[in-house]
Amino acid sequence: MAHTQCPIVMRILAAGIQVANRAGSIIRDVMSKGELGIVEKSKNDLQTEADRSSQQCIIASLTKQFPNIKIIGEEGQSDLCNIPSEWLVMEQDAEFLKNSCPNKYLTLTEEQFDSVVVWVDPLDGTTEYTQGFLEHVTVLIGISVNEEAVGGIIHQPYYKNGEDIGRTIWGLKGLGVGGFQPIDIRNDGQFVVTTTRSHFNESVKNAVDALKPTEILRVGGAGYKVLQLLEGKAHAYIFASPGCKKWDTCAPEAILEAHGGVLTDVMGNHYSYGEKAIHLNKLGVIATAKTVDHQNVINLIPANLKEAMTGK
Ligand SMILES: Nc1ncnc2c1ncn2[C@@H]1O[C@H](COP(=O)(O)O)[C@@H](O)[C@H]1OP(=O)(O)O
Ligand SMILES: [Mg+2]
Ligand SMILES: [Mg+2]
Ligand SMILES: [Mg+2]
Repeated sequence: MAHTQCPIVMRILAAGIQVANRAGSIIRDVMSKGELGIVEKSKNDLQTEADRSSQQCIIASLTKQFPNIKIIGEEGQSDLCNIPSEWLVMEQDAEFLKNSCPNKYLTLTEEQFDSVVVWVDPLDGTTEYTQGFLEHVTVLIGISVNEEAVGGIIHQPYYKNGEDIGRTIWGLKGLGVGGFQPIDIRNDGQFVVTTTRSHFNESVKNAVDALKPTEILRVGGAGYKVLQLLEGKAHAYIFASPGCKKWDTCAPEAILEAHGGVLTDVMGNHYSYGEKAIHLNKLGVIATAKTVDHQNVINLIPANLKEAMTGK
């Protein structure tokens, strides 16, 4: 069904939910066949057949449904001519479309479509995927409007729920979150920090230590770490280093903030997600759960570390 009467932001999210599910099954198929086709894009930066195929599926499907929308994927330009027909997803999630569109996005007309950018990370947590930490793997589809991350999808292809595998979480600022049950972590003297397991360095360590955490969860992927915040497992996500890109943070930021959390750089500023945005999140990622004072966490990040990162 085309649902052309619904506002564009709602339609992109509804299409994204369906296509992320399909991408997740492609990721599982590649793993079960066992031929990962690993390419080292640069040091500490891998790509597999699952990243490539998932990206083709997502970009081809969304391009077909939304030919006027700018879509930017991690794995660059994909050959969309020869993709299997079963990778083309044209459905939009009917359940999601039962929600009312926040007023803010009701008036986005066809002429304003150049203010909308879709950021696609076809497989977040590639290192963990190749090492068998499959629960850390996610598919991320984020939507920005006027440079702000407003909506997103985090799909976990290996999430187990009884007999079912996979789950899809969505969020839209002004509407809220869905696809899971958020849990708000308590402030009871504990302070749990989640951080990188595969891109750890001195700068990340100094920032984490400055928060005096009572526990450190080292897990893979920006999507999975934001899920730790949304499900009450960690108070803050700390990555005081360049490395993450706009496709890593657009969807997680939008979903986290749709639930009342915050995601910024180490200075406490939001990134811009416009079409011309620099891909690298040069000033790192600091995210906090709804119940945590974000500015307080920013204030605790050492000044010398901030100076080293900003060059000021
Ligand atoms: N130095 C880096 N080089 C490439 N990608 C990085 C780097 N640091 C972080 N990322 C991306 O950000 C995600 C979160 O990082 P981390 O798990 O280290 O906290 C990674 O899974 C990776 O996304 P991807 O797996 O999609 O390439
Ligand atoms: Mg990558
Ligand atoms: Mg990523
Ligand atoms: Mg990726």
